Amino acid sequence: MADSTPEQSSTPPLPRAFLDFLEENGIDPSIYVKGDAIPRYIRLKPGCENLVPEIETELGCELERVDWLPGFYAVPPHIKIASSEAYKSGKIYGMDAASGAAVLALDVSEGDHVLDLCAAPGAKLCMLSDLLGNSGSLTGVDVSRDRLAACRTMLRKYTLGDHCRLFIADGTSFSLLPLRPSVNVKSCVINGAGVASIFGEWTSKRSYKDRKNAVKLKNSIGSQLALVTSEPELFFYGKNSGVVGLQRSELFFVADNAEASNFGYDKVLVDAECTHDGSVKHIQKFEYWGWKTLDHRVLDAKRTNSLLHLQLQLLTNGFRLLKAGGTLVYSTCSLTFAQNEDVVEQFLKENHSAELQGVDAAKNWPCRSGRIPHTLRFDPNTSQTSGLFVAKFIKTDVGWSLVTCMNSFQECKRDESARKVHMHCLNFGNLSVSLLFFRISLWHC
Ligand SMILES: C[S@@+](CC[C@H](N)C(=O)[O-])C[C@H]1O[C@@H](n2cnc3c(N)ncnc32)[C@H](O)[C@@H]1O
Repeated sequence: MADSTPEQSSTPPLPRAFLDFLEENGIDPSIYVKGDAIPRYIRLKPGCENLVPEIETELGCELERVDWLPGFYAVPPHIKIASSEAYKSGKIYGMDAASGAAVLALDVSEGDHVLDLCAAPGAKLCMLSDLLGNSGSLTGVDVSRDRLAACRTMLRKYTLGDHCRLFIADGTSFSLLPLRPSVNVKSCVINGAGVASIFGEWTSKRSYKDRKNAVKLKNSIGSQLALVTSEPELFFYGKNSGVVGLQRSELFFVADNAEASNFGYDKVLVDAECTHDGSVKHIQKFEYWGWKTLDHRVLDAKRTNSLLHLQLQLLTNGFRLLKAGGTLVYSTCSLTFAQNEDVVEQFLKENHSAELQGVDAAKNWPCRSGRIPHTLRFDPNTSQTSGLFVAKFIKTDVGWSLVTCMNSFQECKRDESARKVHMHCLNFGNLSVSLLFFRISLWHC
């Protein structure tokens, strides 16, 4: 998480309603008491390792290396980093170690095309970008314009945006694939955007027409989180993001499931919106906001129900955009079963090509298993970090081919086109499955 919490800390006396909520969800209330004792974490910008003594002098404390997480250091909780020169000049990030672990669980490799579906304010996106270095591509999506603006500022501050694109969009329906140089995207006309306008280098100055449209959109949606229009808005792109030189119709090409499975992202992070109850610092903020606001922000059952629905939809769409063989990490900073294991179970029930995977590196991490084997839970007592749930999935090749074939087979029964099934199967280069379904479909149609 970005370093945006108040610098003061306290041990809040927790209200009865919140204690009941914790009990219902099997969460140990003592984590909120431990909150003041857990360290603050910083991540060093790669290449700044030799500046540790200098940063120690400036912050007035020792930077204690986190031996289970490369690039991370612990400092005492009272240390203020936001006003330091090291922070302002982009040499260090404020980021909890558990958040770093969620990013590492993705196993990003050089050249990967990565999607961060709930990207703002951007702590994980910056780490993903640092891991990719000068390779691959990074697509960040968030529904909130203001938060994504903070994300863009982060990318600029840390000079990371070169291979990155940011979209204001609803992650539950976002459908744009990475711009792989080897793939010839089909041109299509979207909302009259097919006119051959070519993207030049990014400029923060927008045309009069773009600004007018943005104002119209902002007025029509009323609130930031109410943005559910299907067309994404390109909010930023780097020189090497693949956008420069494209036509709008190529950039906004909307992928279907088969295309996503063939040419989708290698890695997808779904760091979903949640009640934030695992973040001790977030809960401590209610001391300032007033505990009354906790009722509708965390405890309100109606809001939680719609969050559960949102989390499942984000996970499902993130998985849809994943290439067969790719990896997805789902994380939340809630510790409730409902927002974590229950969402995972429902998702696995509905997605037969999804397989939960263990995180190899976690053998050395100070976390515990979730209720489902292979899932991970960080909390202040176990990990000396903020609370975080992490689940890692892969999209199995055959499973996905079969599901797509089955879907096509259903369609085939409707429109009596056996050839369609055959073509879908061939798309996957899965000849044996193709032949099998081709025979069945001929027999049925
Ligand atoms: C837990 S925060 C993400 C934190 C971020 N990954 C980071 O490391 O800084 C969840 C984000 O999800 C965004 N969000 C909520 N609903 C969304 C939706 N339907 N589509 C995309 N993003 C959404 C929120 O605006 C918020 O920025």
